[in-house]
Amino acid sequence: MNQVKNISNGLPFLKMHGLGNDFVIIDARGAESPVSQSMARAIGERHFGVGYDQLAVLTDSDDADVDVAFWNSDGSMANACGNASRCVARIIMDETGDSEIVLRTGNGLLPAVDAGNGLISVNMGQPQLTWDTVPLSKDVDLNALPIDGEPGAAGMGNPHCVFVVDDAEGVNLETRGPAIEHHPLFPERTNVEFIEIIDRRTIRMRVWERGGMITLACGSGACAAAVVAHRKGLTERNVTIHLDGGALQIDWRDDGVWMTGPTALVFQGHLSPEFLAGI
Ligand SMILES: N[C@@H](CCC[C@H](N)C(=O)O)C(=O)O
Repeated sequence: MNQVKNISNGLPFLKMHGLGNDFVIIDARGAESPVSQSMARAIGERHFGVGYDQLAVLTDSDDADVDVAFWNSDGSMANACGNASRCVARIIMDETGDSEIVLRTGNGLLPAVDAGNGLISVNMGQPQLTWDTVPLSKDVDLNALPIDGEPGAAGMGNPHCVFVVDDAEGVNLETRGPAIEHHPLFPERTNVEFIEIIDRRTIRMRVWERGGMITLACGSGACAAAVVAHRKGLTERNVTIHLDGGALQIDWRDDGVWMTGPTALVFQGHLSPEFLAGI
């Protein structure tokens, strides 16, 4: 019997990461997603649960290799998660032997390819570049929002607010991140990126993610940063972005924003019946 159909016996999961952006992945194909908001929060608890930046739940798809739903550890959901998309793509590629697959996410169909040398590329789609699609609460210039520091905004299926700063290391993410995440200009809250332009093909970035956390990397955030930096005239369309957990290649092509980077499988585990019964 598929163990996800009967979780009173426990629930298997994978722990993976992409550049230290860490994930619990539950494979619910062949069953309904067993994950509720309270379960997402409990699994995400780093002391009393497993701990993750995002939870990805795989279910059967009508038109792709797999459907994926993403949860943040505060129990909110996100339509996009770039680093977890690479991890899920790797699972499907390892399983099928295919080097090109398609994921269905809340941001639509995302093609992914094996880029060799342990790297996976995912086409994260075209950015949302109108105020109502990011979304913002009013019509303002997306390249210079009316917020101190004049950040730019872009949607990658999820909202991003990108500040260009002189010194990314010097930014106090813990105070600036939540203040912008909850700024009234962002009706669905926002992810917050601070980028330092090293040269026209290189960016240093640190991130505060919607959901209330500093993470070592954010794939959709790196895509949004590349889009905003290019639209401000600071960089080319193809850049290397250095995050706290490592580097991503971002290439804004005619068919969408491609993100290339590594994935890592850390361990396989089993949520115990006792843990699940306590949720
Ligand atoms: N780590 C992610 C982004 C996850 C979702 C984000 N916190 C949100 O709520 O939009 C990535 O790699 O893209």
